[in-house]
Amino acid sequence: MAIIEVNDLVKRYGKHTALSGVSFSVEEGEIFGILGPNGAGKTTAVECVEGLRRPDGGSIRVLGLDPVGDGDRLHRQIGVQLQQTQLPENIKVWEALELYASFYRDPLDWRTLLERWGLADKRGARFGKLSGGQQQRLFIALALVGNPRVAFLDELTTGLDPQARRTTWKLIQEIRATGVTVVLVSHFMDEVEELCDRVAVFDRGRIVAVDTPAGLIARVDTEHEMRFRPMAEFDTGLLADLPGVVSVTRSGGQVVVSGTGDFAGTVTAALARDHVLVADLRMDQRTLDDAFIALTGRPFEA
Ligand SMILES: Nc1ncnc2c1ncn2[C@@H]1O[C@H](COP(=O)(O)OP(=O)(O)OP(=O)(O)O)[C@@H](O)[C@H]1O
Repeated sequence: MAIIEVNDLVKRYGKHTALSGVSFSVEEGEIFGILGPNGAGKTTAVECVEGLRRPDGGSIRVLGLDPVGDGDRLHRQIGVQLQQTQLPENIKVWEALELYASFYRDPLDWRTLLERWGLADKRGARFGKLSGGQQQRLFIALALVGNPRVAFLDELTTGLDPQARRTTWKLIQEIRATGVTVVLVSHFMDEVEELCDRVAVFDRGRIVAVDTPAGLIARVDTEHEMRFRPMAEFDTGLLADLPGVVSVTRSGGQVVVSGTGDFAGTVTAALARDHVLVADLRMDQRTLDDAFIALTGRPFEA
């Protein structure tokens, strides 16, 4: 079931059109990514969905509600991650959580959230004294304290070190496992690839694709390589005519096959059929970066 439906959304700031005809839907229980470079319109789109901005055209339904007309009812069921400037420096961690919990009918126990997000020993600390990573985790806890059906997380792991990012990803997956739908705005390709079930790729106020990360990557049909070391001599000619294979070369003890599409699957099947055992099999992976270039003609510049 679609929990968010956006159709033909238009938003202008004066003469500047920030969104021109954006449509997407988010299914209940998924982690839906909104990916795109600076200024692509991600925040504008999400803030329209949250009811924080009024669209100039199109329609939006979130949990069956109109974010502008039914804002109060909607806000009791969604959680929104704050940006850095939106909490007073002096507020204590527990005060912020208690305040946010008071906005909701059926909030979670914020003490449990403090434990989960590694902030238990910071409950009495002032917001302004927290490290960047701790502030970030507090923002996520605040987005979840209302026990929302949909959580909107924006720049989830900005300012976190690599290990903290991984931990955060794991926690987000756990949140999804409890049935919360997550909309994740991100600049980070690896984050989107790791976490999101589907992704809307934004570019210059439009959506250029909505797909699974793997589906987006599969659209990139540029040539790429696989390499392996055969355990015994074999005739590389048997690979040359397979569908998708462009070239087969030898480099030292390695065989390098380049091709397009699913040539790797075809090559491994052919090797298995001919009982050729191989070691050190490696693929050069295509990534979401490649997909972005294929979709927009430009490299992704966050
Ligand atoms: N309040 C505003 N007034 C005027 N222009 C705005 C306003 N908010 C955003 N814009 C412009 O609208 C466009 C889309 O901005 P938006 O913040 O939605 O993009 P974004 O993809 O979220 O970018 P970022 O990743 O930098 O947050 C940009 O050109 C931006 O300069």
